[in-house]
Amino acid sequence: MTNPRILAHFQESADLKMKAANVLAQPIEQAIELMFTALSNGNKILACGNGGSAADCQHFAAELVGRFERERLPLPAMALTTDTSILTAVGNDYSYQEIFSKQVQAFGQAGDILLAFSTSGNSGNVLAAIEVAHERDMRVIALTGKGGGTIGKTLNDTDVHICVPHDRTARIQEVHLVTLHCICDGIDVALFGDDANE
Ligand SMILES: O=C(CO)[C@@H](O)[C@H](O)[C@H](O)[C@H](O)COP(=O)(O)O
Ligand SMILES: [Zn+2]
Repeated sequence: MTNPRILAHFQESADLKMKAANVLAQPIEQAIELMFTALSNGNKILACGNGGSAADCQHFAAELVGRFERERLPLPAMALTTDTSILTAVGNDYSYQEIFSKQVQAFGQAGDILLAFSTSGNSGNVLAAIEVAHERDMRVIALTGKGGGTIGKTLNDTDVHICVPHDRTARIQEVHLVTLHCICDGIDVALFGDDANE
């Protein structure tokens, strides 16, 4: 007899993914187009988020700088969640709220993209990073959930909002992850065409 709690996790995750596939296909396509255009113009992608989303930032950056499923040249993506000296110095000397926005200020250029993760849509340090990204004429792709929170009210009409239709952080993160792989695949299809991995 399968453990009912384990079964329930898998069932809820599977059901949400199929619902999200229909609801989010369009903003995911927009995100692919936005990223491919930015990368084609010589711009880069900066990623920020907390906890499990910080791991997603690093996962995504690794698949762009390294590879997803096809051999290609490295693509410029950086996770703003990895440099412990920057994170601890800014958190200690200024505030935890500024650990990402200071880095966006330092590294972000016009035309770059900020990939902003927040399952609640309310993490202050991600909101602060979005504010600086807008000041620096960057585009924002936000991955949220729970209705989008404050982030959903902060984005402008040139940004992309991928808001998972669920209120449970773990389930939202699981859809964020498959979304990242859709984006990686979409970028490779834009580079090589649809039959490259046949
Ligand atoms: O991964 C998990 C829960 O599954 C946690 O580590 C989660 O990422 C943390 O609680 C974050 O601080 C949540 O922040 P956010 O997604 O609401 O912006
Ligand atoms: Zn998690």
